Amino acid sequence: MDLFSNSHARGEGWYLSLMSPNTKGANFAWLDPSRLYCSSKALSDCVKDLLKPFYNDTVDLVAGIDAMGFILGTAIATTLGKGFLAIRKAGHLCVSTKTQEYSDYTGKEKVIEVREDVLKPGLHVLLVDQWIETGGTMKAAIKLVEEQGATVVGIYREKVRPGLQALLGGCFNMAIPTLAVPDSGVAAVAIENSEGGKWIKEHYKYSHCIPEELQPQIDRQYLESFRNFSPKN
Ligand SMILES: O=P(O)(O)OC[C@H]1O[C@H](OP(=O)(O)OP(=O)(O)O)[C@H](O)[C@@H]1O
Ligand SMILES: Nc1ncnc2[nH]cnc12
Repeated sequence: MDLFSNSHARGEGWYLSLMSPNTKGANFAWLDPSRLYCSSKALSDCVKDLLKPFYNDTVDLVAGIDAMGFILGTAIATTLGKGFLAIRKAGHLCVSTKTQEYSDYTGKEKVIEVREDVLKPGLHVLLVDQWIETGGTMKAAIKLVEEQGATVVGIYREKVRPGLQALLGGCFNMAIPTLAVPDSGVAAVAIENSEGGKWIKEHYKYSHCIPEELQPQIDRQYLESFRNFSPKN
């Protein structure tokens, strides 16, 4: 028996209506996406949707962000046949780490960390989290990955190309053509159109599960499906 799935029409993003609204108030995120992972069909459709833009890309390693990013991250890694790297909230890893400070939707100052013996120049990393609200967490994870020389999509446009342009343009008056094919990127169930969310979409290849017509509800932080939400559906 698959939980929840029988009564749901299977259009684009059908499984999003399985997500639960916050019933506990302002100290918590405005919804809990994790209920959709309880249905095998919802989980596998969600993973397929997140992988769609990346099937033809080189992904060497999937990195998931503590805690809920571990779930989708490992599901994506095993689907791709790749390894999984855990980006942890600071204070748990008993090995040498690189750390990054950030603040997220709670407004609190936080730190994430990653073991320092895995990320290397040339490694193409797909970064996965459950949700991007202010983008603070994902931007911190991108920084951790890039500071160790590994690649998240967009680095060519942002960093390498302007350098090359300055060098070759300065010496030979040459224009460098746009490097079109990115290496890997960022995936989350939703990317809110906050300042940080938009920055991520502009600078990195990304995937999410939100159909275009639903994005305004995500940005208003209220889903119409909450009206009919019942823990039994
Ligand atoms: O875009 P931001 O504002 O930075 O917020 C996004 C982060 O917040 C949530 O994690 P949270 O720390 O709430 O909980 P978790 O440990 O359950 O993943 C979410 O899964 C992201 O990691
Ligand atoms: N997991 C999450 N679900 C909903 N909103 C969020 N904002 C930050 N994290 C979130």
